[in-house]
Amino acid sequence: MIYLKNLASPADLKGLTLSQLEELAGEIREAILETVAQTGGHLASSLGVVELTIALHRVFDTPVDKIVWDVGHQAYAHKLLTGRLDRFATLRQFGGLSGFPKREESPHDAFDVGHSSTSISAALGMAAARDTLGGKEKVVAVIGDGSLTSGLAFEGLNQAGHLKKDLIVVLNDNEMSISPNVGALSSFLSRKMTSDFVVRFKKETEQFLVNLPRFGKDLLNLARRAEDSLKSFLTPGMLFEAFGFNYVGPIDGHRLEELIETLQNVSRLRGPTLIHVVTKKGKGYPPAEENPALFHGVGPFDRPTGQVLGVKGGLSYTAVFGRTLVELAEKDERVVAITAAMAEGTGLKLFAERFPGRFYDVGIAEQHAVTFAAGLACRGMRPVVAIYSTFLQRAFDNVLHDVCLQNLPVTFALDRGGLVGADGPTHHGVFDYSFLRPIPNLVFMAPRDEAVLRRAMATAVDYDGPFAYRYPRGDALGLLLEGAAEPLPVGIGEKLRDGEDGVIFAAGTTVAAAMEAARTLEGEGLFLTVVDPLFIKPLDRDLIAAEARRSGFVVTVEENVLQGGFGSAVMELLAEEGVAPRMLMIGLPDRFVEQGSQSALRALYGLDAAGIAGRIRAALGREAGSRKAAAS
Ligand SMILES: Cc1ncc(C[n+]2csc(CCOP(=O)(O)OP(=O)(O)O)c2C)c(N)n1
Ligand SMILES: CC(=O)[C@@H](O)[C@H](O)COP(=O)(O)O
Ligand SMILES: [Mg+2]
Repeated sequence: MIYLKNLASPADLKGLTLSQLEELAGEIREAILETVAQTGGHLASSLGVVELTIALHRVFDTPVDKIVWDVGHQAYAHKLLTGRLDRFATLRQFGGLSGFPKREESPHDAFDVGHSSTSISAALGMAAARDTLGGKEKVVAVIGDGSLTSGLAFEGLNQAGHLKKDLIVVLNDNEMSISPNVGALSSFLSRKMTSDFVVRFKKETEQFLVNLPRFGKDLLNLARRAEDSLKSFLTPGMLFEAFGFNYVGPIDGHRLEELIETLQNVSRLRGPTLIHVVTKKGKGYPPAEENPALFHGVGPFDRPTGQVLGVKGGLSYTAVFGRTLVELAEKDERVVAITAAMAEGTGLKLFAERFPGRFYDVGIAEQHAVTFAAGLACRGMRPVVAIYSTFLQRAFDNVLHDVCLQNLPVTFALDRGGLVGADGPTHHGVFDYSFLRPIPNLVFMAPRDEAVLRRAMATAVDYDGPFAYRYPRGDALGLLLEGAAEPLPVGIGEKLRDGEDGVIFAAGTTVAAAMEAARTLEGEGLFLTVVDPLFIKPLDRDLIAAEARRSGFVVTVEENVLQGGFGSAVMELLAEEGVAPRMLMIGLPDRFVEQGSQSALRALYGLDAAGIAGRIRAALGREAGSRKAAAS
């Protein structure tokens, strides 16, 4: 490594020749591969933008100029060029570099990201502030073709065209979201082939016209005037020009010379400009080029073979969901499945193969996914929207206004509920109990294991109203799953063990840790009842009130923020019932949880068995101590 380790700041790129920059691109790919093979991460997207990132940093001067990366999963080269080489091996680890741009990590990171399609809006805001404050900096948004499918991106384009601010949008088009990109927009962008054709056609026609006797020159002039409109009619430029943007491209995103020259030219243009750059996802690492979906977000892997390491034989909750949905859809033809560009991640690939006509990938468009489902439900279908908990945050109003207000039978399969691990605060699904619980009509289940997940799914299909269930990232418990999944009675919980010193109400997959904690405490002479309420909403009022009244000491456990979550729901219920037990609420605090492995974070926040036992021990010990003090 010659160039990368000697770069003190991106400004040093200006002193390198083209061939040195090309060597630097190789070094960056090497550094990314070396680290991501060990840490896992968003490999394919980052490899695809190495030349683009070098060109951006060669032409623009961050941190004064602002580069706003969309999603930010492609920003590893940006991190390496902006002084983070020495910490790069800590990528996505607890206490290490974030997998996404983060303002507190570097002044070169202009905006915090993780969720998609925010770049144009944020960059436009920065451009507007610059003009108000009399600044001179350039503002550049870099957005992928997948992220451009979101309505939010178009809201940004719409206002940008109206405000006419100096703003550069780089469209990184690799024809891929996580899976191949879908939708009319994607087909439109791939008209770049047509544009190549236009260039060839133009050259041949000009040759022909210029050689025509007498009228040749006049015809050539006429054709040149017509050409502009023909070209814009046939190319993706037409769309962006309609939004009030100058359109430049498509250009080859792996040719540094062309990229640098184009960016330099564009940086002198006034008004909003979109540069359409064509790249290959996974560029430079054959396994990722061949299978960009697998290497989109990959775990540790063996570099020479591309074999993903540490894959265990067990089923994940996602896989159980995917298989069970196929079973349910076989029995009920009203069942249709919807994903917002996450067919792999949500386990819906199987469904898509088995029922292609009943599967919808709507692109990165969570709000649309929910309202589209509402429409399907209005006409008698049973849509299942499989969505990561964190991404449903975007569609809150659609859930409330379009589904629940009309009491429509839409099911929300909330994957990645709870702590997700290395993606960190942008992706932990730790708010859904709090934001879904207040919505009238919604039934919300939190299965404790894969067997209950299957029963939750069967219950949802039968239920005539909105229904949500949430399950975590990672392996299920490995239970034997036999026979058809049977529906459960709505709002009825289950007592799993009995004891007189207190009761633990544990939500979802925290039940396993609560049971283990109860077993540990039993060995110490403390006997706890454990109740799985099964439903976050409606809660099993009779069971919860009776157990709380009986024991006088209530513990709630949840992998959700405490604010407005499951523990709060239990507390509200007990207040309504006039029961006032001593309460210990275990959950996540009122701050964003950092990145780290799920097990490390659970231990840190006291959500594993040892943590739960420790908190109960301390609470009961203190109580025993204070009772003694009162008695003496
Ligand atoms: C709101 C939201 N929905 C879904 C995702 C998950 N996601 C992350 S990257 C990605 C694909 C992005 O495609 P594109 O913008 O074309 O970038 P590429 O990966 O091709 O570089 C998706 C669906 C997300 N981060 N945010
Ligand atoms: C960047 C992004 O939003 C996705 O790629 C996400 O990181 C996927 O998470 P999983 O690995 O849990 O599917
Ligand atoms: Mg893409």
